[in-house]
Amino acid sequence: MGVRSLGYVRLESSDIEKWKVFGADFLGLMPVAGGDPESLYYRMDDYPARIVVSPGSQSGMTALGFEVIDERELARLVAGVEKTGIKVTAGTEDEAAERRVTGFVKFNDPGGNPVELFYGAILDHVPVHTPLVSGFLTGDMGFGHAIVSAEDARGTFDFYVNTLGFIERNTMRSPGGTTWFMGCNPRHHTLGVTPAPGPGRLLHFMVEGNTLDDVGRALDRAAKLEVPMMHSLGKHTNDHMVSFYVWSPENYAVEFGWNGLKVPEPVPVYEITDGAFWGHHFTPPPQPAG
Ligand SMILES: Cc1ccc(O)c(O)c1CC[C@@H]1C(=O)CC[C@]2(C)C(=O)CC[C@@H]12
Ligand SMILES: [Fe+2]
Repeated sequence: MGVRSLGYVRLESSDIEKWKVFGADFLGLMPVAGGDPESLYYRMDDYPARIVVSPGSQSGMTALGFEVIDERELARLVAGVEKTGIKVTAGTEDEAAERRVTGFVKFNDPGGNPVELFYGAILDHVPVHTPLVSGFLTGDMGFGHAIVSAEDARGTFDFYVNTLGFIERNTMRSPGGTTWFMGCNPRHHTLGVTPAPGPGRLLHFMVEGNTLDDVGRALDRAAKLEVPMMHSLGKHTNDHMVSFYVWSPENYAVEFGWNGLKVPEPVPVYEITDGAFWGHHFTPPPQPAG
């Protein structure tokens, strides 16, 4: 069975004021109150906050939260993770309450990326309100996807497949090595691992709007709010998503997309030889991460 979806990401930012504009005014997420008055909590649907941003110097990801179906499945996966020699820590009651989940554990993947496995989301029944976006595509496909780095991308990919139950979708070769894309639900990819030196870090996460207009309007907001572009509008060759990427306040990226391919049944793996059918032209970050 394994991981079912990407449930949430937890981030740390040294510029919370900038993130307020980025999260609510650009991305169009719904700001809500949460357990920590200093942190930003953003809803996309009836799940607890999908994106949590806390003040801190790390300026990156502090957890990639994957959902599993229940407590039994969590215990089974934990046993598998421990068997690989990775140390797993149980989340405390207070930490679970702040995440609004019934139970969770944390550990670092073989590349050093902080991962949490949780079950039992505590749903919010106040209707989600995102006036800037017609809606975010979530449901059984989770909130989107993330691409992370690892020095040994192949070894880290093997861990996600063999221990956490992901399935391989496709690869892409670059001068730096091979990037591995994996799925765990109908969303084409929920996770990608790309080789890069140093401890594992977040390269980008993706949110998906329900309509092309959501992407177009997000592009307009990026221009108006002077959110820096990373990749112009383009269409991916693996999941056929139409998307663009911006630099976050911390110089990882956020992809805003629409119309990603659904893969309800496993299909043969394949290699792509370019990232985009068209578009996705790159612009470097405007300034060092702040
Ligand atoms: C190529 C591709 C297909 C689908 C996606 O959702 C997607 O984000 C990408 C690009 C992924 C990835 C990246 O984000 C950083 C630069 C990367 C690592 C490469 O050098 C190859 C793939 C690129
Ligand atoms: Fe992506």
